[in-house]
Amino acid sequence: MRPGAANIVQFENVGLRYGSGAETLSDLSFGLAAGAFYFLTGPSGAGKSSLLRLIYLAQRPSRGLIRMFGEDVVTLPRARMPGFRRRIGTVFQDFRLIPHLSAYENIALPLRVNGVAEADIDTPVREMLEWVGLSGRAYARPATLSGGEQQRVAIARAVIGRPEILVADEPTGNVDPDMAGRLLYLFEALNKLGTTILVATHDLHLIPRVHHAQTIRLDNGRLDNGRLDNGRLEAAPR
Ligand SMILES: Nc1ncnc2c1ncn2[C@@H]1O[C@H](COP(=O)(O)OP(=O)(O)OP(=O)(O)O)[C@@H](O)[C@H]1O
Repeated sequence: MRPGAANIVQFENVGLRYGSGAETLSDLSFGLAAGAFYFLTGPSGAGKSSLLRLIYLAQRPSRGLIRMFGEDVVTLPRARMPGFRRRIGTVFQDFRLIPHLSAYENIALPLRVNGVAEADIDTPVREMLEWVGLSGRAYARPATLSGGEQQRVAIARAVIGRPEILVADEPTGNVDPDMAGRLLYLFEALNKLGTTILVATHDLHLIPRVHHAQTIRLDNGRLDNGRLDNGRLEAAPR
């Protein structure tokens, strides 16, 4: 098998420059194995959010090669982007829920956008509400929910379309430590079902809580732990 072929994400010599300044990300070569759980850490400004944006296809790199699901996404035609994005779930620190929609309608949104028939929406939305422990809050608007409740709605919305990879940018940044543990538990449960998970976090206490997680550390836009962390993060082929 070609090296890296089983990886869901593969970076080869990727660099990202905003405008005409210095590179924000440099020489990134690594692969994320399908079904694995990764934490992305590093100091403020190291480039974590930028790296995630490349993976959820909100940004194209300035140089290098990125393959997702076995295909080159740097040269992907725009028309194919929505199909790829559906395979990638995203969760953010600030939840990004639609304020005038209920929890139920926020979770249903990806299905509606993807043209799922109305008759096929209620059951999966109720299953997701139950999974995140919010069946009793289905019709609450985001402003009336706590931070932890809002983040659980956001996670349900991110995964209702069964993405192959879930990318979360500081998902526990606005919740208390107990809730952070509960959110992590949801990520672990998803990971057990086969979803690849990538969580960027400042919260180093979270990392040992997922025993099988691997850590990717960025510093100043480069992989700080070389190309490999504890021998398992697969290096890109040279
Ligand atoms: N859209 C942008 N335009 C210009 N510069 C940007 C843009 N987004 C990020 N940067 C710069 O890129 C660098 C890395 O930012 P990024 O947000 O990726 O880091 P981070 O590790 O996620 O930081 P934090 O932990 O503080 O969120 C910073 O110097 C930031 O100012």
